[in-house]
Amino acid sequence: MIGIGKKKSPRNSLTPFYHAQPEKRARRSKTEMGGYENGDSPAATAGEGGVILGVDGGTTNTVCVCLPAAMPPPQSPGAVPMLSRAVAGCSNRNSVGESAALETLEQVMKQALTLATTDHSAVRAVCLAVSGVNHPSDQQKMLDWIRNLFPGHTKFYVENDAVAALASGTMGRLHGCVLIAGTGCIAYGVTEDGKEARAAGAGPVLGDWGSGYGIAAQALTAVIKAHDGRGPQTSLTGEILGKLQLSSPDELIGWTYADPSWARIAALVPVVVSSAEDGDEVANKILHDSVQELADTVIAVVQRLRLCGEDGKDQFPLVLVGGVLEGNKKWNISGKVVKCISKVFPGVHPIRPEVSIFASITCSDLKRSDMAFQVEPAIGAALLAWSHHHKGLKLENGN
Ligand SMILES: Nc1ncnc2c1ncn2[C@@H]1O[C@H](COP(=O)(O)OP(=O)(O)OP(=O)(O)O)[C@@H](O)[C@H]1O
Repeated sequence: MIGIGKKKSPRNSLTPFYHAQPEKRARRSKTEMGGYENGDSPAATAGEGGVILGVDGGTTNTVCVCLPAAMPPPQSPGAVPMLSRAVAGCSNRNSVGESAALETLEQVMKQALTLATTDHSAVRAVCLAVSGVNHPSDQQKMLDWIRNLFPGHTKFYVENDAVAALASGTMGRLHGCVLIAGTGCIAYGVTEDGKEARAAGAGPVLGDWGSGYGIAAQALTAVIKAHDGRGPQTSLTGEILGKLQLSSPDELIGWTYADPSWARIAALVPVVVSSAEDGDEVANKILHDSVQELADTVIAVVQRLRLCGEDGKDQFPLVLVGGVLEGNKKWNISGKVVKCISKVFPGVHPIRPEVSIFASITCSDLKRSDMAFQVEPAIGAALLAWSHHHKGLKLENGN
């Protein structure tokens, strides 16, 4: 049997991160783990080629990349070959519901396989890294679902999207901290010896104020307060009403509750950024507060894991992912977050996974060339699936 559930180093075991405090990853039974092997025979793996799928499921969109299972260990981001990349909509079950989320995941994987001119039977391993997967029961539901989609001996890993985002910045090595600030936000960290911790990521109702949703909700609140006379006047009023083609703040109430999708609200962040860049004080305050929230989220994880060493000065990687951390003309949110963190931990080493990927590969009957993409969390997910797939082969070969 291919032993993904056996001799794993604690650092590389894929477990959900639901611990309130850092805790060494315990060895678990197969069904308790993130990994799941569909079938017990070794026959389908060693040396047979095939493909690996990595899926990054977000609240705005979902990306699936397909890599050759037989590729050599990638030494740099530029050396990761990619067979195909597909994009679909939201797969956060907490935002759109479970059946819509699963449908999106199925669709995006199918599309990636079609683009790679292959099918389900070639898939050796899949890593689903999906936002909203927080608890082992979420993970188990997804594992139960996906193993019915793939025949044969495919291996499956289900993670929160933060794990793949970290791997995307560290070439598949799970060490350091990642901050995701997209529609939602979360910080997740893991130490060399496998302790892990997270902060935030509990959703907009539970205090993720540095998230895209959090920023946009504060901006909408500021518009309503200014309209009522409960808060200062702000150019956000004109900018947001203009963007939404509404004529009065009163209409914002109907607009806000017409559709519960978080991503629709969060999409207003660029309006907040441009108002701040144009000098609006209310918008500036919202962004400054959000920067502090995001920095505090990372600081909490780094402190709990002692990623910065006993004296607080050791270097550690901080991978920064998500639309809110995109660079802007003047208001650079990620730069300000890193500056805040570096006041507490001078050893922070920020990484934006943005290096070009090319693909020019031959793998069994699969060929693609001259594709250029950025390193992204979906590739991190694929690298995790790849390394577990190959570890399984090594164990099987007795190495
Ligand atoms: N240039 C920009 N500056 C700041 N924020 C931006 C910019 N462009 C997009 N955003 C914001 O980024 C957020 C979406 O980011 P992203 O697509 O990474 O999130 P997601 O995948 O939907 O979310 P999650 O990771 O929480 O599931 C939205 O809030 C959007 O308004």
